[in-house]
Amino acid sequence: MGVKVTVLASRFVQRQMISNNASPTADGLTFAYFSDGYDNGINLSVDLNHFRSEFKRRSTEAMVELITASANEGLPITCIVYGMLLSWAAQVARDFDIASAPLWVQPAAIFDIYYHYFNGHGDEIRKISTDNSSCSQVTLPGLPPLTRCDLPTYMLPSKSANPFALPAFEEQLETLDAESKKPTVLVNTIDSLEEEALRAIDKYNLLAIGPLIPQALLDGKDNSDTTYGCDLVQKSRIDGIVEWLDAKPRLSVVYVSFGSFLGVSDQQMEEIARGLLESQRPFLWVIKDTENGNKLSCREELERQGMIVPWCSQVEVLSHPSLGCFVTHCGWNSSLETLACGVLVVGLPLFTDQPINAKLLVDTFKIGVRLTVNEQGIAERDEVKRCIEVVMGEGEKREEIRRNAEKWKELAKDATKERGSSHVNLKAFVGDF
Ligand SMILES: O=c1ccn([C@@H]2O[C@H](COP(=O)(O)OP(=O)(O)O[C@H]3O[C@H](CO)[C@@H](O)[C@H](O)[C@H]3O)[C@@H](O)[C@H]2O)c(=O)[nH]1
Repeated sequence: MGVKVTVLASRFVQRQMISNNASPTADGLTFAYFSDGYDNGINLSVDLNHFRSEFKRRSTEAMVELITASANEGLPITCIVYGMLLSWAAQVARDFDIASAPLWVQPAAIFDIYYHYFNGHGDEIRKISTDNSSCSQVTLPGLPPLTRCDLPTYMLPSKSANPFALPAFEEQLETLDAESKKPTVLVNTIDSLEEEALRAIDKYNLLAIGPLIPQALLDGKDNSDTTYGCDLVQKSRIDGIVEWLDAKPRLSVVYVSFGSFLGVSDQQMEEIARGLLESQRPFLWVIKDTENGNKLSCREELERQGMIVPWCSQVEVLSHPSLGCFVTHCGWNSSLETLACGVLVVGLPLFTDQPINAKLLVDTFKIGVRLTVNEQGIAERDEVKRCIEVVMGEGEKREEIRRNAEKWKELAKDATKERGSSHVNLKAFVGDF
């Protein structure tokens, strides 16, 4: 499209990129960095209020500097695309009379739920959020009926609720409402996946530009091209994984991973381990260094049947022909990646948007099953084995799920091609300023 893009990120991100030898070099892409005061990253002991206020103050200063420097160089910035809930960036954009749009990296359905929470449906949502009977539902425009278990966990009155999420979303909405013309929200989704949810709010233009996955990977081409992106968590190309997958039969491997920052409890990990052993299928399991993988009582047995790694190049794994299913927490990136690779899912949603993502994957897109948990919130070993069998074993249910997965895979691939829906949407957005 010929646009020039500068990514403004924290020094911590820069450090991660350097330590992972990642230096994206795509044409027109440059990086600028600022210190948010936490150059080594944050952990659970950090005062989050202080972190947020420092991040806001210092990123604002960095944006102002960048905008001023770019204008002085004769390359004025014409639009700011800012991360989800970092709404102060829109204020900076307005001060300089520059267009802006947030990039929403969860499904449009989640944006809608938060929106309705602050626009006429708060009482209904609060009512079901405290209702433990599973049959009470709330019906919101453009969305399927939702029970308590489907709501973003930040709306539940639990101790682990994030105190920043709802206020930050409210601030995001107020920021959009202060725009002089109909605001655009860029969404990492696809028109065909979330048609109704994308149109459910008249006053905003929710524009689907996903899946935000490199086209080369969607096309099943070589993954060695690193010009487009970089590893932020840790180096993802670990020796031996692809070779191990290459040696397995087509559609035979169970892939298990729960995203980049949280993990499952020790008890849940043990149940998954036992379920995998009982399934007797080869598996690749990402157990992060922050998880207690060494506490597993059957680690040796597991390593005879499958492969355990601290991290991997997930899209490369999902697009490998030997992959059969993905036991996932249903983070939205993992959900889109699995859709785009045509892989079947066994969902074990943990928090925030994951419950509704699981609902979309299982009930709407129909590409898998969801693990049922006991009263302590644990999916037991028999249930793990049962669900793996549904998607990996023989049977009509599995065939139907596989047909659906193939359909979404094609639609995801088409969306980002030249003249595909996401490509057209992004072009229209860029053409607007
Ligand atoms: O070994 C691994 C494991 C993961 N990934 C990648 O890490 C990302 C994980 O993203 P996601 O599936 O969205 O999970 P989280 O990292 O847990 O993401 C957080 O942010 C998402 C976007 O807001 C939310 O949808 C999730 O619920 C929230 O947990 C994906 O791109 C994976 O490809 C790897 O590359 N290698």
